[in-house]
Amino acid sequence: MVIADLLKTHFPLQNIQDVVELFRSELTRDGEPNLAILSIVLGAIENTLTVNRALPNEAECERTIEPIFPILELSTVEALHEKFVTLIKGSVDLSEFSEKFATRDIVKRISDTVWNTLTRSYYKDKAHIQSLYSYLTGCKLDCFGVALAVVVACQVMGYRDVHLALSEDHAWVIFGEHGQETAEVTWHGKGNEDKRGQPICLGVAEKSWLYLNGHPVKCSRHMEVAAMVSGINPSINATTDSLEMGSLQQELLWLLYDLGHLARYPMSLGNLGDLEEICPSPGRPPPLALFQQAIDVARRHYAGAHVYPHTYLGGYYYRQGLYSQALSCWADATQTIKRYNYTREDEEVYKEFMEINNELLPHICKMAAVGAVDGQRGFLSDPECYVNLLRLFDGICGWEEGSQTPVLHIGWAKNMIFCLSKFEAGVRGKIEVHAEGEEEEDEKDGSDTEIDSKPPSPLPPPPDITIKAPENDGPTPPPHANGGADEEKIRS
Ligand SMILES: CC1(C)CN=C(N2CCN(c3ncnc4sc(CC(F)F)cc34)CC2)S1
Repeated sequence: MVIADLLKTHFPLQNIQDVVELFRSELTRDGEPNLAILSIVLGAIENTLTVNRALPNEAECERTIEPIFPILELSTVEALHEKFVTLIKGSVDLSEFSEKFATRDIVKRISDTVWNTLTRSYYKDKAHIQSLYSYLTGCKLDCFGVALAVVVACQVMGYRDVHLALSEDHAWVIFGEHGQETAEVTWHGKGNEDKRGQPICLGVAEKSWLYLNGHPVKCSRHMEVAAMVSGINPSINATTDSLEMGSLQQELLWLLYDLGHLARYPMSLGNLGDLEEICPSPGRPPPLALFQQAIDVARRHYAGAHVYPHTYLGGYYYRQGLYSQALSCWADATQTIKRYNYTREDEEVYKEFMEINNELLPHICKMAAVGAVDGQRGFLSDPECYVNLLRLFDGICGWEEGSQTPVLHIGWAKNMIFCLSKFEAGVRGKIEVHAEGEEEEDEKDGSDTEIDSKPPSPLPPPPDITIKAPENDGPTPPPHANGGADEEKIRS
């Protein structure tokens, strides 16, 4: 599979704009964008800008720092591309691969080829091992990277039906004449036997967050480009990001946005919102618009089955100090997770809710109680906030109901009680709890606030509980927990 001449005209790549123009050309050309080339290019640049990067010390900061954007030659990219094509075509008997559409056997064979060329053992959560560059130069890929490599390999083999399917913490492939087949091609999490080659059965998918109840993001080739751009990791270390890499990711996401390829991809809209919060682009929609667009897309195209659009927006509001709004988003998030049964493969979203329930919420309530939260005066006397706090806890409890694995432990309960007890007694009298399907009462005089009476499963009658403020002063607030985004990072 030769590299098209059109593509070659963009090399050598010397700056961000050159890369953006290469991507624009590939995304607007006839036929499919060359996923292998684009992944190699992103991986090569990321490697130069983030891996083993010597950072200037204080003194050096005074001097101008020489430009470090790598000059990426066509020959480098061509050699790696050739290596990939040879490896893939060399590992499968071409005569068997004559059908127009992929079969489970072919997908499994290609997954085996990628799988068997990986380094025997390496740290799977390492950064910067998501691209074909990492695969071809270091034989390392993370969970997402393996799935992407399989899809890229299928493109090299000429299968236009094999596409990436993405949940909020897993990736697999769809294939067949109508894209009706599914297959695991990578592993998930720690200590879980990989299920490569197996289909994702509806029985497994329907109550599991990991498979989004059958509503994953099903990528086109252009959305597969969006996935690799979203997968860019600008981190140099735990506290510093590469300014150039972050800027390249942001530029490429706006290019994909303008071409419409983020329109069915909530998490990439969330990624772009996070980048815009750090470094706003003049003339572009604000972060809030992007986070709200992501929620809207998830509601309209994925049956509201996605959790992260709500936690993206909740984290943003939290960082902006808009705690009532953050609480409302987090309640929407738990009302979403409530539909699923918790399994041990759901750790990532469990950690999200653990941070919200056990760190962020107690911190907000503690601050509000000492009146330190001026913008949120009244938080603890606002019935809307109290309703959302109850919706949030209802969602978490609903998540546990019907699950094989418990969600809550005493730490959760203590924090829930701590937060509930911070609210003023009077606020409890201003709300009404309606169970699912209960006859709507006559229009109220507007003084009461109603809990969302449309949860998917009927609300059990509220138990008689007495709420006591804990003896101690409650949990110590988190240092800078911030709703899922990384600690304040330096961009160099
Ligand atoms: C609100 C949050 C805690 C902030 N970041 C979040 N991310 C969630 C995961 N992210 C993603 N962003 C774009 N696409 C994908 S596909 C995927 C699953 C993987 F196995 F393929 C993850 C993911 C980006 C970062 S959720």
